Amino acid sequence: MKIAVFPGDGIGPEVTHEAVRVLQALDLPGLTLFEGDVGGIAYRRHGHPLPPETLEMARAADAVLFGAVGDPSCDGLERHLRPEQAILGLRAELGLFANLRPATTFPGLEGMSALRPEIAAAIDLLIVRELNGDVYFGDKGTRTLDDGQRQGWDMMAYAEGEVRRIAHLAFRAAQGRKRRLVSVDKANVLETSQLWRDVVNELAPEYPGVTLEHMYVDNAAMQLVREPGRFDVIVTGNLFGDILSDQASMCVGSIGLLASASLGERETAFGTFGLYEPIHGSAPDIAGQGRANPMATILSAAMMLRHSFGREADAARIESAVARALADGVRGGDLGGEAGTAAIGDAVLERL
Ligand SMILES: NC(=O)c1ccc[n+]([C@@H]2O[C@H](COP(=O)([O-])OP(=O)(O)OC[C@H]3O[C@@H](n4cnc5c(N)ncnc54)[C@H](O)[C@@H]3O)[C@@H](O)[C@H]2O)c1
Ligand SMILES: CC(C)[C@H](C(=O)O)[C@@H](O)C(=O)O
Ligand SMILES: [Mg+2]
Repeated sequence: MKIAVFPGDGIGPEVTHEAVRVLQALDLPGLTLFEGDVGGIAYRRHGHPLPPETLEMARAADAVLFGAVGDPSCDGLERHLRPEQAILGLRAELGLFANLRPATTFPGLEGMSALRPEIAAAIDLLIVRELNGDVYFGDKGTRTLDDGQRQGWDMMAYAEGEVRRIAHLAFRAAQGRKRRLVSVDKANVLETSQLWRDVVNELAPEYPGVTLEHMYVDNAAMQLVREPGRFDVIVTGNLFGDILSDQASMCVGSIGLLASASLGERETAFGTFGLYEPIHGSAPDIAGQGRANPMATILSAAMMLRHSFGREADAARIESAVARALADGVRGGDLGGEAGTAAIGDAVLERL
């Protein structure tokens, strides 16, 4: 079981450290961890946010545990050298097209939601975000118009094959859950979205047991706070999925709680190769203070054991330790509590 650990910037190293402690506590057979540089730290050490040796390390591993990248001091760099290119590069180079972002309210945490507790209590949803296409990966640039103004532009595009593979995955995910799929787009305005909707509709007959609904993204943002319990699986494009998943985190209570798995087609000896990371970023405002909540990263390690190593029991063990820590009142600053990063890690370890 070879795991490449890429801590990255800001709180990334703090939260991955706790997730690694949890993995090490499980006595996993043949567990080998190796660490690589990504993001701003990699730029400073190697001149590039995703150095070739880091990419090679990812390719040689069975799974990647990723912290976060992003460093305000790098915001002035040319785009291809910015820390965020590390995660975008890994997703593209490793063909990780499916990003699973589950959001479920933990028992006892209903009162921490930005929503009323009775509304938050019903949240149990999975956002399936397409991760290799959309406006993220289209051509982009800045040009000067005839009237002398600068114009920034980004091309949004989806090929039908890209929509088909993520839609199949989302339909299958819905089959394994409550059999309800909401496809989120902006087909009333965007051609990209109209194609998305058409392709999803073409596949629907292959999944007669799944109820499919289409929803415009503006309405979806509203429904997510009005009645989040109505959602089971949401499938959407790269940009909309990025935004809706941060929103879903506050419905559950904190961005420090939401984990993610990024999967492609590569199979290893153990399961599907994947990259696992919290949905949050490097949180420069609290970095270096030992205040970050590592639960999202610890829960990402659980998703890794499930999807990349077929170790459902170990994944469930981690998830239940996190749930019990929360039920016992262990709260980071993001949840209005006092517990620091290491103390939260300890609390999870004690409950494993
Ligand atoms: N996958 C990634 O590596 C990733 C994801 C999102 C943002 N980023 C990058 O991170 C940098 C900061 O971005 P941002 O501020 O918009 O988003 P962010 O997620 O880093 O932080 C948003 C807010 O949430 C808080 N927060 C985030 N994670 C937390 C945790 N685990 N515990 C407690 N509080 C937490 C932060 O303190 C901040 O107030 C940027 O450079 C951005 O590009 C990287
Ligand atoms: C850092 C950034 C490129 C990234 C994204 O937009 O995908 C982040 O916001 C995320 O949610 O993983
Ligand atoms: Mg994001």
